[in-house]
Amino acid sequence: MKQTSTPPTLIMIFGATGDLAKRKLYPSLYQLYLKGSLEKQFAVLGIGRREWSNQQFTDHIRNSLTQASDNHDHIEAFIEHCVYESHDVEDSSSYIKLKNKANELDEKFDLKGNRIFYLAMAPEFFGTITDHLKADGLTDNGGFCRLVIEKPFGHNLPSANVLNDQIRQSFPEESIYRIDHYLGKEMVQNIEVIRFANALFEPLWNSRFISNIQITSSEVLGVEERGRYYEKSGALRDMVQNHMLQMVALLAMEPPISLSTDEIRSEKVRVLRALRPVEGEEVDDYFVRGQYGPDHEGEQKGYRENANVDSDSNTETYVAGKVMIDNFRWAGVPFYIRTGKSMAVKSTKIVVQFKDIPMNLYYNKEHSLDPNLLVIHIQPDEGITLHLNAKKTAQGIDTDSVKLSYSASSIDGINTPEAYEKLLLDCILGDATNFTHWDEVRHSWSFVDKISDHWEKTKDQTFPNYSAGSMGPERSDSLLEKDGFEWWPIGELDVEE
Ligand SMILES: NC(=O)C1=CN([C@@H]2O[C@H](COP(=O)(O)OP(=O)(O)OC[C@H]3O[C@@H](n4cnc5c(N)ncnc54)[C@H](OP(=O)(O)O)[C@@H]3O)[C@@H](O)[C@H]2O)C=CC1
Ligand SMILES: O=C1O[C@H](COP(=O)(O)O)[C@@H](O)[C@H](O)[C@H]1O
Repeated sequence: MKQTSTPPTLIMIFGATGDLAKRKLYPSLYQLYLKGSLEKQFAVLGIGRREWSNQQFTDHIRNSLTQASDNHDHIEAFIEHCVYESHDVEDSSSYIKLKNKANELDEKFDLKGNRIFYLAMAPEFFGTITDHLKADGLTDNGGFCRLVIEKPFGHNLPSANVLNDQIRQSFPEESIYRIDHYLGKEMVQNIEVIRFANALFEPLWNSRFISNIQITSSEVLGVEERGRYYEKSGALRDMVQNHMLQMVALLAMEPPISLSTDEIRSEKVRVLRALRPVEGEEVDDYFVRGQYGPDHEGEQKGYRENANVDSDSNTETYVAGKVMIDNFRWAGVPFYIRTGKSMAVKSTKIVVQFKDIPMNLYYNKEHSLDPNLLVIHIQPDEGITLHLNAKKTAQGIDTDSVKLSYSASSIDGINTPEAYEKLLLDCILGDATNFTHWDEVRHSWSFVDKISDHWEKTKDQTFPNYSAGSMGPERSDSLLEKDGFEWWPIGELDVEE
């Protein structure tokens, strides 16, 4: 069944031979093709440095789609729309060849000059590519021109500023689609709907009724082959600057006056502007860093044993933090965030903990009332659970904790699309709502830079301070304990339990 009709589009993927393109981009485009969102008028121009023939490129895509999709029936038809061009992005003389190839495809598939330039490459190339796209006339083709940029967007605020200034010379802000793939996740998109489409929650969504919010994004995988990138990044830049702060912004923003891209973005920006800055020694009161060592059984290796990682590395693979939002709605409510590699479970969950009721009528020595929780299950399970207290089904007035659950992932026939699929479709349709505006990026960097500045100055002598396969360093528990809270055990909060 046709999903959404899209305008004719040429998608030029820079980095077409890379990991991201193979694992995410081709499978997502193929899904859009299977659903009818991409029809006859589209083409993919893959660009890589290696000297591949078209045949090698299409074999590569075939391989990617065969692994990623259960439906192999339309792979050959999809591949007919894919063409490869070997091109070194640093070679200024070869952009003209690229332009000619793009024009050929425009004509062959009747693409009306519409182009998406997807930069699935290391960020140091972004500026060079955008300069050339403009200077050599690839952006001047009579249709729309959109630029999709992968993370990381800079390494800190100054470098992000330089990068932004450079790409803005060639593309206006409204044509720049900065990807944060968490914004394409079904349940991250659902945060807004849960909040703004239910009379139940919004009146309680403030410091009078919420005691704290916990956001966990834990991964089982370690850093593996990505040591070179990760040594420069660490968990703070890799996950907190973007995905974690985006979730904070969606949870904390004011209701926008409409669902337009600009209104939603400006509400998110206001939250990011209200983040309480923490710097210098103060960072240690608000943030905890960790690095995984080998597990006790010696089955999982420690971070420092990965290729391209310094044997004395000070890079954090885990971050927990208390984020305060200094505005009227959230005064005094901690947003605790934690994320890490090589942890016990792969899970992203948000736990909204409501304040205790003013007086407990049901209290007895054996049983105190549990707080109400709203749990938003982002992944791997998708859904929401509301934890309430109800009467025990027996005599007396004892209470029991019960859960009302909605599991989006267990509804027959619903297979929520991969985040990249949704984001690619949004970009083709020209909807930038789920992409990050420069103002969001810059405020996030400004918050994160103060923390990384402190960490870079002070080597953590306790590293490695958590075992692979655990839930992170003990110090992250103290972060909550000193406020009278504890991390909810996310492994025990599954939606279908
Ligand atoms: N992989 C992932 O899961 C994720 C990746 N990202 C981001 O996406 C981007 C790409 O990542 P990934 O695919 O993993 O990287 P890879 O290292 O797998 O791929 C890099 C790509 O860049 C191409 N390339 C490098 N130098 C040149 C050059 N001078 N001219 C033309 N092409 C060149 C390579 O071509 P060739 O091999 O032919 O030289 C290859 O296609 C990065 O910014 C990364 O941070 C973001 C989120 C997740
Ligand atoms: O952006 C990134 O995200 C992944 C985690 O994504 P998820 O969708 O699996 O939660 C992380 O592994 C990677 O280091 C980071 O660059």
